[in-house]
Formats: sequence, structure tokens, C-alpha cells
Amino acid sequence: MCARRPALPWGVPAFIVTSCRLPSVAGVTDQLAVRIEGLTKRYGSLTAVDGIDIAVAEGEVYGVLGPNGAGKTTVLRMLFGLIRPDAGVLEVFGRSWEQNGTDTLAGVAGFIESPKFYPYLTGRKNLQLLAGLDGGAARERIDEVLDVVDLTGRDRDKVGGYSFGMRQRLGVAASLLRDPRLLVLDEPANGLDPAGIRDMRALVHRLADSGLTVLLSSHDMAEVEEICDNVTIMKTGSVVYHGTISALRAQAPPQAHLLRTTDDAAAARLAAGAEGLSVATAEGQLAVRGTQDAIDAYVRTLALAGIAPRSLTLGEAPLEALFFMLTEASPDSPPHGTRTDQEALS
Ligand SMILES: Nc1ncnc2c1ncn2[C@@H]1O[C@H](COP(=O)(O)OP(=O)(O)OP(=O)(O)O)[C@@H](O)[C@H]1O
Repeated sequence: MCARRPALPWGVPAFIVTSCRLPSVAGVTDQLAVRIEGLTKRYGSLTAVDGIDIAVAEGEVYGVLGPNGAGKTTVLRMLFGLIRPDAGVLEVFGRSWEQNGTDTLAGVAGFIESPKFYPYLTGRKNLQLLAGLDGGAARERIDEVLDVVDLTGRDRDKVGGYSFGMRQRLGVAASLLRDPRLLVLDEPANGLDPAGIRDMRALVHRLADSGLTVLLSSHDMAEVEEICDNVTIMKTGSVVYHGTISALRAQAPPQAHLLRTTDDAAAARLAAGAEGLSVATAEGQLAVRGTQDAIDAYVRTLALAGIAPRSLTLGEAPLEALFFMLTEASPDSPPHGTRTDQEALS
């Protein structure tokens, strides 16, 4: 029987959750890896998670995206059984905490926030300790998981000398010891430098290619765009978008060029009526959107009118701009929990 390991003082086992392969049962593979419906968690008067739905299919990489405080970690904590929902359905491979207790997490591994290891032991020794706690075949998988996370050459170095990114990857290795079907990662690239981010994204790609289902949280649209198939975007506990990345991309506004001139007010007036062009004032500069031909023509018009461009730079990537539109607080926003995908995107 699979059981969640008791929390130990040094941290890791509180985060890494047991996994043992369920015997294959006809129909199991048709099930969702994760089914969440109407999931709600309140802390006093604060609704941290407000009746959200998420469906993660087996084999996909699913992102839960949102700014700080959106409720992402709270969702993952409920999945791991670290906190109880106030309402809603939460099933993992068709099992629930109410019906199945700790067996709910059979086949699931991952960590919340950052994994912790004995810094004065090598990466390999830390994995050996964890494998020893697990028993079974975990010990035989150490070389394989070190290879998957690209730590083979550093496995005999002390973890205290590892970069933050290497410790994150060792956390993934520790999760993989249990040969999971679902890997759950809470902001795995958070705090990593650009090389660490690149390595972590490449690792998630490799894991997905091997058929593992991955559910990860992130506050980085670019990360989710690069590695996820589907995404749920959360804002203050509610879902403001869920669907495929490609559908989201189709809704994104065209990328803006940010323009400063010697006379922005006159430049904005000159744009009025120009075909294929929209110009809006944004944070002390002009956000110019349109086809390349329209923008070229506009810049020529400015010059003929005696207005000199002082700078012309590319604005946020389209999906990033859409993410901010969906998740940034606005005084006119309806109370959270009342905004639908369509309303949010229209
Ligand atoms: N134990 C708790 N007691 C009270 N409020 C909490 C508790 N845990 C979380 N919250 C609140 O619930 C909301 C959602 O928090 P959560 O940590 O899930 O957000 P998040 O999207 O993971 O953000 P971050 O990226 O900053 O971790 C926040 O307003 C947070 O302050």
C-alpha cells in the first residue's frame, strides 16, 4: 500500500510524495490525471481558491499560471492533501482523499516550494537516503534519475555546493525515484538564473517526451507558453482563462511598438484615422499597434510633420500582454469569481 511519508525534520519528505505504480486496470488510462471541479479554499474571510475547475489529461504538461497570491500553491497543497478543501471535487487518477485516503497519491510525486536536502551530503547520498526510506526499486533508479536531470557528473559533490538550479533538479530526481505517472512542480523555475531556467525547461520537455504527465505552477507566461499544452490562469482565487496555449495565443493583442517623440500629443493626433494603425498613450509613451507597413508610414508622417521619434522599442510579447490584461487588478474589475473566460478576453 502506498502511504504518504511522515514529515521528517529535514524537509524533503514533507514535500516529496509517495508514488507506487498502480496495477494497470482496464479504463484507467482513459481517466484524467487530475479532475478538479468547484474547488474552494477559504482562510477566514479570504477566499484563496474560489470554485475552480481544472482537468489534466494523462500525458500532457499542464500549467497553473497566476501572479503572486493567485491561489496556485493552495491548489497544489490541496492536491497533496496538505490542506483540506472547503468545497469541491479533487481527484487524482480517479481517486479522492475522501474515498482513498493516502492512496490518492499513488503514482504522484513532486514538491511544493523548494526541495530541501542535507547540504553536507552528496547528491547521490541524499537520493540513497530517500530511496532507502522508500524501499522497493527506488535504489536501482538512482543512476537513471541522476542522468535524466543532468546531474550525473556532479552526484558525488556535496549538495551545499550546488547551485539553486541543481538543487531544484535534484528535487525532480528525488521525485522520479518513485517512477511516478504524475509529477507536480510548484514554480520549478522560480529564483533560477537564465541558465537554470533553460535547464529546468529542457528537463520538463524531456520528462513530457517520456510520457510523464506534468502539472506545474508558474507566474511566468513565457515559461508556460514554452512548455505547457494547456493552461489555467488564476487571479485572486478565480479562473480567468483555461484552455490551450494556441487558443490563448489567438486572443492575444498584436505586439505594440513603444514610441517616444518630441511631441507625443501631436503624434497621437496624427495617428487618428490612419488605416491599420492604433495608437494609445501608455505610461508616458505611445503604444503603436499595426502592420509593419502602417507603422513605417506613420513614422514617415511624423517626420514630415516635424515630430522626431526619440525611441521606438518593442513592447511586451503578445501573450505576456494578455496575461497582464487578465490578471492585473483594475478598479473596474468585477469582484473575483464573477468574471468568465469570455468576459475576461472580450
Ligand atoms: N495558511 C494561510 N493562511 C491564510 N492565508 C493564506 C494561507 N495560505 C495562503 N493564504 C493566502 O491565500 C492566497 C493564495 O495564496 P497562494 O500561496 O496559494 O498563492 P500563489 O498563487 O501560490 O502565490 P505565490 O506565487 O506568491 O506563491 C494569498 O492571498 C495568501 O496570502
